[in-house]
Amino acid sequence: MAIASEDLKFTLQEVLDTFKSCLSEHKEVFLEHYVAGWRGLVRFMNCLGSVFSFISKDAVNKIQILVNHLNGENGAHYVTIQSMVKYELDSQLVDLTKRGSFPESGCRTLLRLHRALRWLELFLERLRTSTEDSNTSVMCSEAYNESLAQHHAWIIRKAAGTAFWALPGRATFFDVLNVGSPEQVMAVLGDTLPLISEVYKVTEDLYAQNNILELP
Ligand SMILES: CCCCCCCC/C=C\CCCCCCCC(=O)N[C@@H](COP(=O)(O)O)[C@H](O)/C=C/CCCCCCCCCCCCC
Repeated sequence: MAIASEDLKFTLQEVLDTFKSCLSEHKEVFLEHYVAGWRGLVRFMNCLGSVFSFISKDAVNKIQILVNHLNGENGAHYVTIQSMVKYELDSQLVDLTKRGSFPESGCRTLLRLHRALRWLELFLERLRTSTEDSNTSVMCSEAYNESLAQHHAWIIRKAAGTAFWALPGRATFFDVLNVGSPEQVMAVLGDTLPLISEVYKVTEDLYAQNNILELP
């Protein structure tokens, strides 16, 4: 599976469907669908202009690392996030305290996207409860400061903060979501958020239980 279709037209509904299929009935998270959800989100970000390309590149890079694991000879261990964590920890394939032999472990790579999922959750919640005169840049910055920013160096925080000011206004933003009227956007956001929150929580609990929430 190669990443080749980032420029297809984005629809929020598609992301909703992907996150819906992420969780098994036993609350396992299917890595293939998790990655597909991120690919959809990156497609959306690519519609927003080149100022976001440094963010997009990092996300694509991390997605590709996970896809490589999925398609690799040990791919059977990467079907769910739970099986990935067990396999990599049991086989000592994760740098636990400082960066070393496994800079591309599935566990550390997914952790970066997992932290970004918290940003997304906070941002979408703000969008869902926003009004016509709400400012997307402010909502995005607030969500970022409450989540991802705590894990980023000063220079990244600065670059991200600058990019956020290039976000389009709420009406254009909603148009790019490609769902329909603002009321329909709100409804789809209302459906999407609990799914994203649940995937986030299941992953957070798994990482906490295995004491791998601070992987270098
Ligand atoms: C439902 C639709 C509405 C919202 C759609 C949002 C679409 C967002 C798509 C992608 C989000 C980007 C995910 C970024 C992952 C960042 C992972 C990360 O933290 N990487 C850093 C650490 O990695 P290592 O060095 O430890 O390997 C890396 O240093 C980061 C580099 C790039 C800057 C990351 C800034 C993140 C800002 C996230 C907000 C994106 C705003 C998009 C605007 C809608």
